[in-house]
Amino acid sequence: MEEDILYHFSLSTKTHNLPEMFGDTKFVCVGGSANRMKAFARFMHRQLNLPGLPEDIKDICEGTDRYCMYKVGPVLSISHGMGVPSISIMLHELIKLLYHAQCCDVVLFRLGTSGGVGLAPGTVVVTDKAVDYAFRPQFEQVVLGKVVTRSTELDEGVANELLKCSDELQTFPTVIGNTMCTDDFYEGQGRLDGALCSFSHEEKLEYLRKAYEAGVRNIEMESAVFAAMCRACGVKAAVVCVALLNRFEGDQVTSSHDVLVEYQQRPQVLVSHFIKKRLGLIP
Ligand SMILES: O=P(O)(O)O[C@H]1O[C@H](CO)[C@@H](O)[C@H]1O
Ligand SMILES: O=c1cc[nH]c(=O)[nH]1
Repeated sequence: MEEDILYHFSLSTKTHNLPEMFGDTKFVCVGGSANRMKAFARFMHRQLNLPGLPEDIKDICEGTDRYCMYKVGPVLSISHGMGVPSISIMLHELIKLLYHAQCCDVVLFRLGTSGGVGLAPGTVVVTDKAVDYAFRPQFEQVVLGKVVTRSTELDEGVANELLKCSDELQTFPTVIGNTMCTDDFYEGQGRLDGALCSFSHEEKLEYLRKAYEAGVRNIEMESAVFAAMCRACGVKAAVVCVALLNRFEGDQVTSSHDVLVEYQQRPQVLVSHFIKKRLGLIP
Protein backbone atom coordinates (compact mmCIF):
# COMPACT_ATOMS: atom_id res chain seq x y z
CA MET A 1 0.00 0.00 0.00
CA GLU A 2 1.21 3.50 -0.76
CA GLU A 3 -0.19 4.59 2.59
CA ASP A 4 -1.44 2.51 5.51
CA ILE A 5 -3.89 4.35 7.76
CA LEU A 6 -4.05 2.77 11.21
CA TYR A 7 -7.48 4.26 11.65
CA HIS A 8 -8.23 3.30 15.28
CA PHE A 9 -4.80 4.55 16.43
CA SER A 10 -5.09 7.78 14.45
CA LEU A 11 -1.65 7.07 12.93
CA SER A 12 -0.57 6.61 9.33
CA THR A 13 2.58 5.67 7.43
CA LYS A 14 2.36 9.00 5.53
CA THR A 15 1.79 11.37 8.42
CA HIS A 16 3.99 9.65 11.03
CA ASN A 17 7.57 8.38 10.93
CA LEU A 18 6.77 4.99 12.45
CA PRO A 19 10.37 3.61 12.39
CA GLU A 20 11.57 6.72 14.26
CA MET A 21 8.65 6.68 16.73
CA PHE A 22 8.54 2.94 17.44
CA GLY A 23 11.63 1.23 15.94
CA ASP A 24 13.29 0.52 19.31
CA THR A 25 10.18 -1.14 20.83
CA LYS A 26 10.97 -4.51 22.44
CA PHE A 27 8.00 -5.07 24.77
CA VAL A 28 4.33 -4.33 24.17
CA CYS A 29 1.93 -4.57 27.10
CA VAL A 30 -1.81 -4.42 26.47
CA GLY A 31 -4.79 -4.43 28.82
CA GLY A 32 -8.48 -3.56 28.78
CA SER A 33 -8.63 -0.29 30.67
CA ALA A 34 -7.19 3.03 29.45
CA ASN A 35 -6.44 4.26 32.99
CA ARG A 36 -4.69 1.02 33.93
CA MET A 37 -2.43 1.19 30.88
CA LYS A 38 -1.61 4.84 31.61
CA ALA A 39 -0.73 3.87 35.20
CA PHE A 40 1.40 1.00 33.86
CA ALA A 41 3.31 3.38 31.55
CA ARG A 42 4.03 5.69 34.50
CA PHE A 43 5.06 2.72 36.64
CA MET A 44 7.46 1.47 33.91
CA HIS A 45 8.90 4.98 33.54
CA ARG A 46 9.88 4.88 37.23
CA GLN A 47 11.07 1.25 37.06
CA LEU A 48 13.37 2.02 34.10
CA ASN A 49 14.65 5.26 35.69
CA LEU A 50 13.90 7.22 32.53
CA PRO A 51 14.49 10.99 32.33
CA GLY A 52 11.56 13.40 32.75
CA LEU A 53 8.41 13.09 34.80
CA PRO A 54 6.16 10.00 34.53
CA GLU A 55 3.15 12.36 34.67
CA ASP A 56 4.28 14.05 31.44
CA ILE A 57 4.04 10.93 29.22
CA LYS A 58 1.73 11.72 26.29
CA ASP A 59 -0.99 9.54 24.77
CA ILE A 60 0.27 8.79 21.23
CA CYS A 61 -3.33 8.04 20.16
CA GLU A 62 -4.78 11.30 21.48
CA GLY A 63 -6.40 11.88 18.05
CA THR A 64 -8.89 9.11 18.89
CA ASP A 65 -10.56 7.82 22.03
CA ARG A 66 -10.80 4.20 20.83
CA TYR A 67 -7.48 3.17 22.40
CA CYS A 68 -4.70 4.89 24.34
CA MET A 69 -0.99 4.28 23.73
CA TYR A 70 2.09 5.32 25.71
CA LYS A 71 5.76 4.68 24.95
CA VAL A 72 8.33 4.51 27.74
CA GLY A 73 11.79 3.56 26.49
CA PRO A 74 11.49 0.16 24.76
CA VAL A 75 8.02 -0.46 26.27
CA LEU A 76 4.68 0.31 24.62
CA SER A 77 1.55 0.31 26.80
CA ILE A 78 -1.79 0.14 24.97
CA SER A 79 -5.43 -0.27 26.03
CA HIS A 80 -7.69 -2.63 24.08
CA GLY A 81 -11.18 -2.33 25.57
CA MET A 82 -13.34 -5.33 26.47
CA GLY A 83 -13.85 -8.46 24.42
CA VAL A 84 -12.54 -10.21 21.32
CA PRO A 85 -13.72 -7.74 18.62
CA SER A 86 -12.18 -4.76 20.43
CA ILE A 87 -8.77 -6.37 21.07
CA SER A 88 -8.66 -7.96 17.62
CA ILE A 89 -9.00 -4.57 15.84
CA MET A 90 -6.24 -3.18 18.07
CA LEU A 91 -3.99 -6.20 17.37
CA HIS A 92 -4.35 -5.90 13.58
CA GLU A 93 -3.20 -2.29 13.73
CA LEU A 94 -0.51 -2.96 16.36
CA ILE A 95 1.06 -5.82 14.40
CA LYS A 96 1.08 -3.68 11.24
CA LEU A 97 2.57 -0.79 13.23
CA LEU A 98 5.41 -3.04 14.48
CA TYR A 99 5.99 -4.20 10.89
CA HIS A 100 6.05 -0.66 9.45
CA ALA A 101 8.38 0.44 12.27
CA GLN A 102 10.73 -2.48 11.42
CA CYS A 103 10.69 -3.71 15.03
CA CYS A 104 12.30 -7.06 15.74
CA ASP A 105 12.29 -9.56 18.65
CA VAL A 106 9.24 -7.98 20.27
CA VAL A 107 7.39 -9.76 23.10
CA LEU A 108 3.70 -9.00 23.61
CA PHE A 109 1.94 -9.29 26.97
CA ARG A 110 -1.71 -9.05 27.88
CA LEU A 111 -1.98 -7.78 31.47
CA GLY A 112 -5.51 -8.32 32.66
CA THR A 113 -8.04 -9.27 35.29
CA SER A 114 -10.01 -12.50 35.35
CA GLY A 115 -12.24 -14.77 37.39
CA GLY A 116 -10.26 -17.51 39.15
CA VAL A 117 -11.32 -21.17 38.91
CA GLY A 118 -10.36 -22.82 42.19
CA LEU A 119 -7.80 -20.11 43.03
CA ALA A 120 -7.58 -17.67 45.92
CA PRO A 121 -8.36 -14.07 44.90
CA GLY A 122 -5.17 -12.20 44.04
CA THR A 123 -3.49 -15.22 42.44
CA VAL A 124 -1.77 -14.39 39.16
CA VAL A 125 -2.29 -16.81 36.26
CA VAL A 126 0.26 -17.07 33.47
CA THR A 127 -1.62 -18.69 30.59
CA ASP A 128 -0.43 -22.00 29.22
CA LYS A 129 -3.12 -22.30 26.52
CA ALA A 130 -6.10 -20.05 25.86
CA VAL A 131 -9.15 -22.30 25.47
CA ASP A 132 -12.72 -21.82 24.24
CA TYR A 133 -16.05 -22.62 25.95
CA ALA A 134 -15.47 -26.34 25.26
CA PHE A 135 -11.89 -26.15 26.63
CA ARG A 136 -10.31 -26.50 23.16
CA PRO A 137 -7.04 -24.60 22.49
CA GLN A 138 -8.40 -22.88 19.40
CA PHE A 139 -9.94 -19.65 18.18
CA GLU A 140 -12.61 -19.56 15.47
CA GLN A 141 -12.67 -16.56 13.12
CA VAL A 142 -15.30 -16.26 10.43
CA VAL A 143 -13.56 -15.21 7.18
CA LEU A 144 -15.61 -14.80 3.98
CA GLY A 145 -18.44 -16.75 5.56
CA LYS A 146 -16.26 -19.72 6.51
CA VAL A 147 -14.92 -20.64 9.94
CA VAL A 148 -11.12 -20.50 10.13
CA THR A 149 -9.71 -22.27 13.19
CA ARG A 150 -6.40 -21.07 14.63
CA SER A 151 -4.24 -22.48 17.45
CA THR A 152 -4.06 -20.53 20.72
CA GLU A 153 -0.81 -21.89 22.15
CA LEU A 154 1.40 -19.27 23.72
CA ASP A 155 5.18 -19.10 24.07
CA GLU A 156 6.26 -21.71 26.62
CA GLY A 157 9.68 -20.11 27.19
CA VAL A 158 8.22 -16.70 28.07
CA ALA A 159 5.63 -18.32 30.39
CA ASN A 160 8.35 -20.24 32.27
CA GLU A 161 10.52 -17.12 32.51
CA LEU A 162 7.54 -15.26 34.04
CA LEU A 163 7.02 -18.04 36.59
CA LYS A 164 10.72 -17.78 37.53
CA CYS A 165 10.28 -14.01 37.96
CA SER A 166 7.41 -14.69 40.37
CA ASP A 167 9.62 -17.09 42.39
CA GLU A 168 12.24 -14.35 42.64
CA LEU A 169 9.72 -11.69 43.67
CA GLN A 170 7.99 -13.87 46.32
CA THR A 171 5.21 -11.27 46.70
CA PHE A 172 2.09 -13.00 45.38
CA PRO A 173 1.10 -16.52 44.31
CA THR A 174 1.49 -17.26 40.60
CA VAL A 175 0.45 -20.37 38.67
CA ILE A 176 0.59 -21.54 35.07
CA GLY A 177 -2.76 -22.81 33.78
CA ASN A 178 -5.22 -22.69 30.94
CA THR A 179 -7.33 -19.57 30.49
CA MET A 180 -10.88 -19.85 29.19
CA CYS A 181 -11.82 -16.99 26.85
CA THR A 182 -15.53 -16.15 26.58
CA ASP A 183 -17.63 -13.65 24.64
CA ASP A 184 -19.60 -12.57 27.69
CA PHE A 185 -18.95 -11.72 31.35
CA TYR A 186 -22.27 -13.06 32.67
CA GLU A 187 -24.03 -16.12 31.17
CA GLY A 188 -20.96 -16.84 29.00
CA GLN A 189 -18.84 -17.26 32.16
CA GLY A 190 -21.51 -19.24 34.02
CA ARG A 191 -22.59 -16.32 36.23
CA LEU A 192 -25.93 -16.37 38.03
CA ASP A 193 -25.98 -12.61 38.65
CA GLY A 194 -26.64 -11.27 35.15
CA ALA A 195 -29.90 -9.83 33.78
CA LEU A 196 -30.53 -13.25 32.21
CA CYS A 197 -30.05 -16.42 34.17
CA SER A 198 -30.90 -19.66 32.41
CA PHE A 199 -29.30 -22.37 34.58
CA SER A 200 -29.09 -23.60 38.18
CA HIS A 201 -26.35 -23.21 40.79
CA GLU A 202 -25.58 -26.94 40.44
CA GLU A 203 -25.25 -26.66 36.66
CA LYS A 204 -22.89 -23.71 37.08
CA LEU A 205 -20.68 -25.63 39.53
CA GLU A 206 -20.62 -28.69 37.27
CA TYR A 207 -19.38 -26.55 34.33
CA LEU A 208 -16.71 -24.91 36.47
CA ARG A 209 -15.62 -28.34 37.77
CA LYS A 210 -15.29 -29.60 34.18
CA ALA A 211 -13.27 -26.50 33.32
CA TYR A 212 -10.98 -27.08 36.31
CA GLU A 213 -10.46 -30.72 35.27
CA ALA A 214 -9.49 -29.48 31.78
CA GLY A 215 -6.75 -27.37 33.39
CA VAL A 216 -8.65 -24.06 33.32
CA ARG A 217 -7.55 -21.78 36.16
CA ASN A 218 -9.12 -18.49 35.08
CA ILE A 219 -11.71 -16.96 32.77
CA GLU A 220 -11.47 -13.71 30.81
CA MET A 221 -12.50 -12.31 27.43
CA GLU A 222 -9.56 -11.71 25.07
CA SER A 223 -6.85 -14.37 25.48
CA ALA A 224 -7.94 -16.63 22.59
CA VAL A 225 -7.76 -14.07 19.79
CA PHE A 226 -4.65 -12.52 21.37
CA ALA A 227 -2.87 -15.91 21.39
CA ALA A 228 -4.13 -16.90 17.92
CA MET A 229 -3.17 -13.65 16.20
CA CYS A 230 0.28 -13.45 17.83
CA ARG A 231 0.99 -17.05 16.92
CA ALA A 232 -0.23 -16.69 13.33
CA CYS A 233 1.91 -13.53 12.90
CA GLY A 234 5.01 -15.10 14.53
CA VAL A 235 5.09 -12.80 17.59
CA LYS A 236 6.07 -14.22 21.00
CA ALA A 237 3.30 -13.57 23.49
CA ALA A 238 2.12 -14.19 27.04
CA VAL A 239 -1.11 -13.62 28.96
CA VAL A 240 -0.81 -12.62 32.62
CA CYS A 241 -4.08 -12.05 34.48
CA VAL A 242 -4.85 -11.68 38.16
CA ALA A 243 -7.89 -13.57 39.53
CA LEU A 244 -10.25 -11.09 41.22
CA LEU A 245 -12.38 -13.80 42.83
CA ASN A 246 -12.78 -17.57 43.09
CA ARG A 247 -15.72 -18.43 40.86
CA PHE A 248 -16.52 -21.56 42.91
CA GLU A 249 -17.34 -19.16 45.75
CA GLY A 250 -19.40 -16.52 43.93
CA ASP A 251 -20.05 -14.34 40.94
CA GLN A 252 -19.94 -10.76 42.24
CA VAL A 253 -16.65 -8.90 42.52
CA THR A 254 -16.90 -7.87 46.18
CA SER A 255 -13.34 -6.78 47.07
CA SER A 256 -12.82 -3.13 47.99
CA HIS A 257 -11.54 -0.58 45.46
CA ASP A 258 -8.10 -0.50 47.14
CA VAL A 259 -7.77 -4.30 47.10
CA LEU A 260 -8.77 -4.43 43.41
CA VAL A 261 -6.24 -1.71 42.53
CA GLU A 262 -3.49 -3.69 44.28
CA TYR A 263 -4.55 -6.93 42.53
CA GLN A 264 -4.43 -5.22 39.12
CA GLN A 265 -0.87 -4.10 39.80
CA ARG A 266 0.34 -7.69 40.25
CA PRO A 267 0.61 -8.62 36.53
CA GLN A 268 2.35 -5.25 36.01
CA VAL A 269 4.90 -5.96 38.76
CA LEU A 270 5.61 -9.41 37.33
CA VAL A 271 6.04 -8.20 33.74
CA SER A 272 8.13 -5.21 34.87
CA HIS A 273 10.52 -7.67 36.61
CA PHE A 274 10.67 -9.73 33.39
CA ILE A 275 11.45 -6.61 31.31
CA LYS A 276 14.13 -5.36 33.71
CA LYS A 277 15.78 -8.79 33.65
CA ARG A 278 15.68 -8.95 29.85
CA LEU A 279 17.24 -5.45 29.71
CA GLY A 280 19.98 -6.52 32.14
CA LEU A 281 18.91 -3.95 34.76
CA ILE A 282 18.67 -6.66 37.44
CA PRO A 283 20.58 -9.97 37.67
O1 LIG B 1 -9.00 -6.53 32.92
P1 LIG B 1 -9.20 -6.61 31.46
O2 LIG B 1 -7.93 -6.51 30.73
O3 LIG B 1 -10.18 -5.56 30.97
O4 LIG B 1 -9.86 -8.04 31.17
C1 LIG B 1 -10.99 -8.60 31.77
O5 LIG B 1 -11.90 -7.68 32.35
C2 LIG B 1 -13.01 -7.42 31.48
C3 LIG B 1 -14.31 -7.80 32.16
O6 LIG B 1 -14.47 -7.15 33.37
C4 LIG B 1 -12.78 -8.28 30.24
O7 LIG B 1 -12.20 -7.49 29.23
C5 LIG B 1 -11.84 -9.35 30.76
O8 LIG B 1 -11.07 -10.00 29.80
O1 LIG C 1 -14.77 -12.92 36.54
C1 LIG C 1 -14.14 -12.14 35.80
C2 LIG C 1 -13.35 -11.10 36.32
C3 LIG C 1 -12.73 -10.26 35.45
N1 LIG C 1 -12.84 -10.48 34.11
C4 LIG C 1 -13.60 -11.48 33.61
O2 LIG C 1 -13.71 -11.62 32.39
N2 LIG C 1 -14.22 -12.29 34.47
